[in-house]
Amino acid sequence: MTMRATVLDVEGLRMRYGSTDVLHDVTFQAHPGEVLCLLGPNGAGKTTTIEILEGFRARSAGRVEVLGTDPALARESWRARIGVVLQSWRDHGKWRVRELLHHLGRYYPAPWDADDLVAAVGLTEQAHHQVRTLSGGQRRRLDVAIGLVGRPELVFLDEPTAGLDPVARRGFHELIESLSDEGRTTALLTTHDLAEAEKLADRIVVLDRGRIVADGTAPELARRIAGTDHVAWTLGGTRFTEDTPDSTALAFDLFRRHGEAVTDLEIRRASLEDTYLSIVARAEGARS
Ligand SMILES: Nc1ncnc2c1ncn2[C@@H]1O[C@H](COP(=O)(O)OP(=O)(O)OP(=O)(O)O)[C@@H](O)[C@H]1O
Repeated sequence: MTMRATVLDVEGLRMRYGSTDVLHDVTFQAHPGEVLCLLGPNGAGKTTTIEILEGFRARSAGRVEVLGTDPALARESWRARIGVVLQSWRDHGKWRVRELLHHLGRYYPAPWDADDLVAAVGLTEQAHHQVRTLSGGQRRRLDVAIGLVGRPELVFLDEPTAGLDPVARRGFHELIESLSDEGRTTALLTTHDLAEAEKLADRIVVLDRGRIVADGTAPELARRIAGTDHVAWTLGGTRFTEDTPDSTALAFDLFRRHGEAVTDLEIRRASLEDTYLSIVARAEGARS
């Protein structure tokens, strides 16, 4: 068996604000080149987790290693290996887009070329515009560029596509996929867009009120929720529907019994949205 290096190693992480526990015993890992999506309702603890891993927030308890180092004790050389896209970035209003990326890149040993990076996030037309004149979505693209400028081994993206139009969103997905395919960049991202998580994530971790309630690939999570395929067909002029965990067997049986009399067969797999909603509903049910 080969041992894979661990980029993120979190065990028994706890966070308490005053007398309120917001993270309880959070444990997960990420490996090189993996895209890990952190999902969960508002207030679940996603940003808190990310900020602890980024070294911006001190944890209450637990073991955390990011690129082999405890972020609470990390030095500048460690920081240069990670990229950060916050929910809202500090202001660089007077800078021009390309100039800012070129300037920030100089803090890293092997930065992206500023023009290539501007093109990769779709800001070529705005390259010489001042940051304060950008639209919300253009601003978000710049945030992503700032997070990537140092060609980080690990990038944290907190709701990176909030406010992006569909074309920019697709461009972002392609960018993250190409970085992860090269195997050099590991990404931890939060999103409320379940289609995005389904598309991008190698693994999904669902956090609910500070606890991990699911961890796996999208199909693995779907399989854990029974009866998730929705099958519909027409027979003798009547429309039938059935929910089943094994739609292939059901379809086979239908054709075996009725042959070509079966028409308009439709099989809908559980989407990540179906799965996510039932995971969160179960977690809520278990608590009450
Ligand atoms: N500085 C703070 N002091 C006290 N409580 C805080 C602080 N920051 C966050 N919290 C609380 O911790 C909990 C987790 O918040 P967090 O921002 O991590 O959630 P989130 O999952 O990122 O939510 P969202 O999806 O809304 O961004 C919330 O109940 C929040 O009110």
